[in-house]
Amino acid sequence: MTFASDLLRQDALIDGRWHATTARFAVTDPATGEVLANVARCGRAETRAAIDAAEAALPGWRATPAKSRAAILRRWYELLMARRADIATLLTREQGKPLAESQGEVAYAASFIEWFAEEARRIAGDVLEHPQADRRILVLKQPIGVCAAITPWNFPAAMIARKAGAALAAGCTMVVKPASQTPLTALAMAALAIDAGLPAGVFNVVPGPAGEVGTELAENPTVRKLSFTGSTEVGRILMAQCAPTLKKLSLELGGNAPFIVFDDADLDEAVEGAIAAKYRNSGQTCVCANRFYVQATIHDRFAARLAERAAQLKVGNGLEDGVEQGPLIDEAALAKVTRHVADATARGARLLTGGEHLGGTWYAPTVLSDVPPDALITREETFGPVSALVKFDTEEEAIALANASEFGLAAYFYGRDISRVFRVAEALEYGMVGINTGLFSNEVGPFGGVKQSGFGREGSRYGLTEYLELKYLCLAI
Ligand SMILES: NC(=O)C1=CN([C@@H]2O[C@H](COP(=O)(O)OP(=O)(O)OC[C@H]3O[C@@H](n4cnc5c(N)ncnc54)[C@H](O)[C@@H]3O)[C@@H](O)[C@H]2O)C=CC1
Ligand SMILES: O=C(O)[C@H](O)CS(=O)(=O)O
Repeated sequence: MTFASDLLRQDALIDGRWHATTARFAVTDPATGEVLANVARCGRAETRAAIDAAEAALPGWRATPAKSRAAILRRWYELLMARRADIATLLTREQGKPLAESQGEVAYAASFIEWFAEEARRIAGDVLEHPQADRRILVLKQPIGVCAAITPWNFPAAMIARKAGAALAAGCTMVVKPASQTPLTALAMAALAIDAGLPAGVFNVVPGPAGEVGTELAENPTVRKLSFTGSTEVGRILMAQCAPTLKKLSLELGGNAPFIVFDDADLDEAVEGAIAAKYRNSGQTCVCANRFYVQATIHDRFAARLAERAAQLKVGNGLEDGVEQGPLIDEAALAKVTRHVADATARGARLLTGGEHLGGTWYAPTVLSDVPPDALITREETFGPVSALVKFDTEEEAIALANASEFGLAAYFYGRDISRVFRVAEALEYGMVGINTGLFSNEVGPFGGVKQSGFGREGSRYGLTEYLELKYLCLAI
């Protein structure tokens, strides 16, 4: 593969050293099927070694002044930005998303490292009044300890940065298991972390099968916190595996985002918001709109315009100029999308555009209207480029439909009536709500869900607290 070789790492990073294993696994380009690299296949033993290294590095790292930790994180941020183009190319090759989106993701990932570098210096405890005059209460905020991260393939850079930035800023050390489809971005980021001056053992990356690496991370008693982004199904497994050691958990799981368009919405803006919320990363983001509820009076106009825009999206290899829709990550993803479209059309939905497999794992940007509210696509996360439109008449009906899900990650709505904006925003049972926008992710806002989309918040000042414990000191004076 053509790539800046200093960032093409194929071994695990354990205790500051690149660790080769005899067993390897292939990483392929979803656009071409080309094998890009053969990566170290770590098992439980390597994962234990990484956890031990993180444990050994903990006393030094937590005792490092916040200002010095911040300086190293800042340097990591600068290196990520300096090598943005190289990492983006690697990311597109292993993940498939268009190069412009990969460039955006690397900057997004780096923004978390920058943000938490700044927040590291603002960790502050409290001094409280004791009920007795001769005592004082001090509240310290201390790093939890050794942390683990298990990350998905849809944002191979950002999901690691969002977890590692917060953990390292707090003074924790970390072991990361990247998704097996996309370990190369993780390893490139790790190479830059070493260049930035992170001490050995503070940040470790162990690629390998979930059943071995993931299970060790979840069960090992030295790990005090696990942060996972991925499916709700795996989130449940990890929660059960973490129960015996009572690890602190952050789970950012599946979504099934509703996107409501009220009749006073600016339709052009709503269509552009829908394109952004639905089709970026070919629909493979946890906050992608999945179900569109459109007020009956404007439904047909919105549907026609959305179909027209979706049909214009350029599909192809993400490395090619102007491509807006890359391949889906794998055959399983393609099968899920195909199943959702077949189910909806079998139940009477109308295909306004798309609905075709375009070869490889490409699926045409699709818009379905007249989707019955009980179709699979309205109940399950599709994770693909399909918009499912359902008509509604009243605000109450739209809210009820939107909330009729076990998921509660992201929701969107378009409308201008300010009273309704507040009513609807407050009524939606979701952790994040985009109002008149299809994009809300950044390093400052708290990212996370409710219900079976998980718990815990990432990014933002709240994200740091997930890696800190409170300690109460009672001082008699
Ligand atoms: N919330 C999100 O951003 C994501 C949601 N998903 C959802 O999950 C569906 C299936 O995608 P998958 O890639 O199969 O998701 P997944 O949940 O299986 O994979 C995500 C990560 O979890 C790891 N993992 C899988 N099984 C594990 C286990 N038993 N123990 C520990 N770690 C484990 C994987 O290796 C990967 O690193 C998607 O169609 C989508 O609906 C998938 C990826 C990201
Ligand atoms: O998990 C995230 O940070 C988001 O899915 C990124 S984006 O899709 O909103 O850009």
